[in-house]
Amino acid sequence: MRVGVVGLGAVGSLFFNRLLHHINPRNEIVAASSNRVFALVKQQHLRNLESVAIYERAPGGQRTPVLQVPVNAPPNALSLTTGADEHVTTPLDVLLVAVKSTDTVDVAQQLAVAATAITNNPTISSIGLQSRKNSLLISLQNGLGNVHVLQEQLVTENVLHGVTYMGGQCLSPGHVIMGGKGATILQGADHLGDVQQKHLQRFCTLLDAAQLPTQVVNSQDVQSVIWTKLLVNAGINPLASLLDRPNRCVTDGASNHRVVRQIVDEVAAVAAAEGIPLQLGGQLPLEFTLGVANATSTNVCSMLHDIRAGKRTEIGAINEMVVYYGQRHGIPTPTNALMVDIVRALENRRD
Ligand SMILES: CC(C)(CO)C(=O)C(=O)O
Repeated sequence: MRVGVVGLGAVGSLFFNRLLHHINPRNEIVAASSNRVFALVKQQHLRNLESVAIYERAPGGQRTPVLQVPVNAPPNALSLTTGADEHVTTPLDVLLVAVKSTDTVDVAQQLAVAATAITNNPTISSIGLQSRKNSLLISLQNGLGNVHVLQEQLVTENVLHGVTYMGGQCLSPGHVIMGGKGATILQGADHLGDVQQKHLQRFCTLLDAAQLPTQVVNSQDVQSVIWTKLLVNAGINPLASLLDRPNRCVTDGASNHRVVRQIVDEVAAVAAAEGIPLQLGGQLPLEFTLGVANATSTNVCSMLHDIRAGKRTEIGAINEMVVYYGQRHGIPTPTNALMVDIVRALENRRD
């Protein structure tokens, strides 16, 4: 099967690297494999990529590669593409969207333009050509609203929600420090056609083989999965960003617990008003969130990573969405609103 990954940040790199490692770990010239994986990379990054790697952080702070795949020559070099390369000639079966939610509109527009160019001029080959008919797009992004944007911009129903609790810290595209192993959950394709259902089945088998265990949930249960992850992100990301520390910091001390509890209790109240049951495994929202913070304790969360890099964060797709849905139901969400303002202040901070 042919898989594309757009967005080589932490999550995109973890998935791309493991898939490439499964398909061709030593960059050998192999007889045509039935599986290929492509990553969409900007031209300026393409030049510098000799290998892709996943690292583990050792107790002393050093990092050691736990998986490294050469991409310095074909065939693996052909897996990295700007999206307009001649060799990317056949449509993709699955495109994993792993860009930050702040970039979803931009990326969706680029994919839509590429798809239109191909329809008008079939001699152009581009990774964008995947998105028209039978290909499946899977959004593995934080926050709310991404799937809707992809569906609207690409005029397709073939977009599925995905959620991952795999954490990581991206050093540069294709280079990522592992930040905790967690589940990956994908929406089923039960509401789509046979072809898309088959693509999803094969994709999950491929992910399993690449040591990326994945669960599939029915479409009607997917909102529970998304809102549970929203709760976790809303509880961990702003406070860890404010404290400028890895995730474990939110578990330190009663006052941190109080902040997290107020945030996640508001999320739970809004989810209940939306009629969405959360999947907390019998725990309270606070306990569940602290459990994830412990499981990803050394990870620098994505929001803090953005703040440190001077980029816009995903606060608009996370805590601000809680405020928005809260207003629709008349549910007060003052702590989430405060987090939005604090994170915006961090984004706008000048030296
Ligand atoms: C689960 C968590 C909090 C891991 O860091 C994450 O999703 C993120 O960093 O955005």
